[in-house]
Amino acid sequence: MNQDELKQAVGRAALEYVPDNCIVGVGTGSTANCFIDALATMKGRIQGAVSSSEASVARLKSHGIPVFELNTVDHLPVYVDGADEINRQLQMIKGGGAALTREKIVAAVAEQFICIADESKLVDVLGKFPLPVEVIPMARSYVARQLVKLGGHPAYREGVITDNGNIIIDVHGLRISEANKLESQINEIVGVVTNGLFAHRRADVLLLGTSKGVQTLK
Ligand SMILES: O=C[C@H](O)[C@H](O)[C@H](O)COP(=O)(O)O
Repeated sequence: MNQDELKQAVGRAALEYVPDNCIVGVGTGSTANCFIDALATMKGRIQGAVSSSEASVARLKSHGIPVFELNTVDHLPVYVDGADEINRQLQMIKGGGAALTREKIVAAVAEQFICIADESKLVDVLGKFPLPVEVIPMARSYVARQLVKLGGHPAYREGVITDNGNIIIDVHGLRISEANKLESQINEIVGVVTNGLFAHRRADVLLLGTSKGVQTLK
């Protein structure tokens, strides 16, 4: 199976975690899109979805799946989303598609986080994928200097403005052995909106697409 087929397989597998008559939290990216396409087969059995990005909203609506504003929803049984990297503790790096802030918000509300990924995303140590950090534009240079002090090599993601009107700094050169600690350290930098480390709120289940089929890690 090629990478797209692996993503489609985990997108379909995630349907097992979507209860009937629920509102489901939906992430952003190519793997999340496979889940959205699979979710369309449950259209009559779910109330609808809450999304983490304008892009996912558009895809949900293209399938005729009702989209709810998060503030109108007080219960999300499940959030399904991809990752740029995930380790065996189910801690993740996310934000490759600049949707990290809204993803973290919806994931915080959801009872269960189901991560769906192809096998290329599973790593022993997080950090080979540059860590995205969403930053208030006026703080870009100051935040970059603070990230250097934490051992990173920050790079401004030119030409990208998030759904929240902020910019992204990608932090290269990290080997993240204490993900919870680093997530907190970056969050404390004035001007940082969100960082793409999902360690405090890691996944509860990983559905990993492999050449031997979909593996479930918990
Ligand atoms: O900002 C984007 C999200 O964090 C995505 O979940 C992540 O980038 C993975 O995307 P893909 O499934 O396209 O590899």
